Amino acid sequence: MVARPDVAVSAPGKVLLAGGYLVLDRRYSGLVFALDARIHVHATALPSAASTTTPAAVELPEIVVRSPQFQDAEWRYSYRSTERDGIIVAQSESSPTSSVSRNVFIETAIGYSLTYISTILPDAIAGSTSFTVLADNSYYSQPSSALDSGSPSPRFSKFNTTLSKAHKTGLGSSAALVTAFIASVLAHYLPQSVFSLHTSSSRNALHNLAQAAHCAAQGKVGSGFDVAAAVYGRCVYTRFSPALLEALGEHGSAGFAGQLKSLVDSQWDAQALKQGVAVPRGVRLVMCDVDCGSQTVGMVKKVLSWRKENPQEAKELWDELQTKNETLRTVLSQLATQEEAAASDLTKTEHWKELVGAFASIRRLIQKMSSLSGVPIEPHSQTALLDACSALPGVAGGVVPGAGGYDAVALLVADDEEVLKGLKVLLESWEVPVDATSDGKSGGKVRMLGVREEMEGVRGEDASVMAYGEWTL
Ligand SMILES: Nc1ncnc2c1ncn2[C@@H]1O[C@H](COP(=O)(O)OP(=O)(O)O)[C@@H](O)[C@H]1O
Ligand SMILES: C[C@@](O)(CCOP(=O)(O)OP(=O)(O)O)CC(=O)O
Repeated sequence: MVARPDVAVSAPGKVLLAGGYLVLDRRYSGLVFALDARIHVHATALPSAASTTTPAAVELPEIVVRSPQFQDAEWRYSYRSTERDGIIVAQSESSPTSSVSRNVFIETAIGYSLTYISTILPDAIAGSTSFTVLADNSYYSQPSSALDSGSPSPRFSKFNTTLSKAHKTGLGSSAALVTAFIASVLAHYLPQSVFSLHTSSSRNALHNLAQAAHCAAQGKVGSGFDVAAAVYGRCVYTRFSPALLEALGEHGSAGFAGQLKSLVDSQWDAQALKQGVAVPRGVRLVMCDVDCGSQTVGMVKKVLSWRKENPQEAKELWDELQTKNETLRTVLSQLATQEEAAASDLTKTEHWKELVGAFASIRRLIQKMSSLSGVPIEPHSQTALLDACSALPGVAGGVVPGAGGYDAVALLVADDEEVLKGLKVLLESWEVPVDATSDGKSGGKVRMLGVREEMEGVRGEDASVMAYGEWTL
């Protein structure tokens, strides 16, 4: 048997800077930024049981997954092959956490990727494997005790809590996880001649497989911009036709393996254009986590049902927003390519003024979408915060990213110490005001996350012990 190599893969988190709701419809697009917060997955073959036990012992291949930054985060799986329906994965009784938790995203990623491998190189699936998941610290809010300790924070922190209790910061952990996990399974079991992150055909297969597994695990078909960011990085994203996934049966149903193979190997109608979007040198993204203790469920449903009931008004609004989103993208590209990028003060240039104007127009239209649909996409408390941030020198503007709501804002600012300092001072003293629609909950804090934009999507990492230290042992 060929020795399976240790591999490590990472995939980035995301922010949908412009195009929330619009990107659900193929006629519109979203401006998607990848973030330098990544989820890493390390894979290593486990020694064969036969070498450690008596020859009579039956070796059952096992997949062990650990997420050692969290408490009780170890899942063990057994798997079996069925003729036509794929590889069926089951959480083992021996899983330390089997009675407490399942990790549907990991379970689905394993089932889908092994099933795909079984259709191209069935003999490649053999033996036991250990996977370690490590998330960059910004995916979760750290307890303040960890932040105040004075010592530099380690590359990967221990969060002293379980995954389900951890406070997520909304950077798209499940899409980055599923993408990095599937890539690590494929790179670990398949020879490089069949799967390599350096070829566009492998990236296409990874994208399709990750979209299918992510939708199955989350039980709904979204636009998939988060998986696109995880695979391709910063891009202008046009979604895939949802019908592509509707044709795929349930994992384990008759014929699933063949259906999955054709779906994964085909060319979807999704688009992730890399050329269309740039971030000028001297400009950076700032993400803020707003801890206001209130969330609005069902926002997408409500916005879409308003759109259905008001097709004409919605079309005008959607079209206008698409135009303004494109202006934002174009101005950013112009700032990035023109000589102005070399100007001593970027904020004094014409294109900077246009950037400020593009944010203002987008926000005006988002506010209109909020009031017409009755959904707090940019609630009043966020309007106050965005207005205050935008008034600071060096801040081009900001938005409520993605679906909007109370929990985050994204800003584009001049990449300058003084500008960041000014922003920090404002945020430190900011009290989220009472908002009529936030169930009366207020007084939350705003925290600047330690992340910024990044261009690159999924990538191979150094898998050696040197790179991950004791986390993978
Ligand atoms: N570090 C991690 N280790 C293991 N599983 C993770 C990790 N981060 C995320 N997940 C999986 O992703 C799920 C969170 O997904 P979701 O609620 O959709 O959040 P998000 O909006 O961040 O994608 C978790 O319940 C878990 O199954
Ligand atoms: C409404 C949307 O267009 C954008 C939602 O973006 P968010 O970034 O808010 O998403 P989650 O991290 O999944 O909560 C829905 C979609 O595109 O799927």
